[in-house]
Amino acid sequence: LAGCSYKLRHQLHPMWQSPLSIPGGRRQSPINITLRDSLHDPHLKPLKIRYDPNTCTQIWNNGYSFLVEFDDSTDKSTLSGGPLLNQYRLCQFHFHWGESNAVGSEHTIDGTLFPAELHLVHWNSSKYKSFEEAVMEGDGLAVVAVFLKIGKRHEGLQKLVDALPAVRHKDSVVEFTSFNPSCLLPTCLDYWTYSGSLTTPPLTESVAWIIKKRPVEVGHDQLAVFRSLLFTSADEEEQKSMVNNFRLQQPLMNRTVRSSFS
Ligand SMILES: COc1ccc(C[C@H]2SC(=O)NC2=O)c(OC)c1
Ligand SMILES: [Zn+2]
Repeated sequence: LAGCSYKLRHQLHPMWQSPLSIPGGRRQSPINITLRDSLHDPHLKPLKIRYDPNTCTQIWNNGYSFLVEFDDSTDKSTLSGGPLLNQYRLCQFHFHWGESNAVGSEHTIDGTLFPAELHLVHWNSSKYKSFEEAVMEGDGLAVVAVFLKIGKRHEGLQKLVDALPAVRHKDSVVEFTSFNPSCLLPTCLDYWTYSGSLTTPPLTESVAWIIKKRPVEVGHDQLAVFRSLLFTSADEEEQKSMVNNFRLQQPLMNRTVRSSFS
């Protein structure tokens, strides 16, 4: 009996979800950001985000989320400034969301959950030659996180929403071009930043997290299309709806969350 309950427990709560899954993991993500514990750092620079829509190439379902990928062979779509010492190249963005609007985000603000969270993933092209090399380094990655909330329809997001039925199953890929992810950023420049990790295996502690303070609004029906995706591939008999693809919050341990605003 113990065996099957272990299996069930593992499926419902995969081991890597728990904080102690990384031996000695001292900078794991996501975290809960508490306003009272974050420290305004006046030396933080404004973020410099330059995305070229022509670097957008494809969208695919990797069995955990859907990724929009970019040609990162040149410095055409980049992130710099903010807390960063180097220039980082955009390689992909993806989302995390819930089975309902009550859950979905990975980070929380004073315990507030959002229905979804966008991650724009960049790697340090000043110091490293590829994403694969950078993901192993403490200063290798920079992820800009944007919270999504339910409100008015997001016109820029609709092109993405319309492409999702084509990547319903795990491992499906379709061409996706001429999309500028800047349209998914809030107009407010304020952000928090802290040192953390990937939020899925290998959970590598290589991420400078930049969390935008303000959410962007998306339509209820737009987010519902995210939930029509499947974790499973076309040849699997059991089709499992892709929802709740978020990791639980991890201990802050010996870290300070800095804010770009007072
Ligand atoms: C082996 O390299 C990887 C593995 C997984 C992810 C995805 C994780 S990391 C994040 O911010 N959200 C996620 O779901 C990744 O993304 C940079 C890079
Ligand atoms: Zn993510």
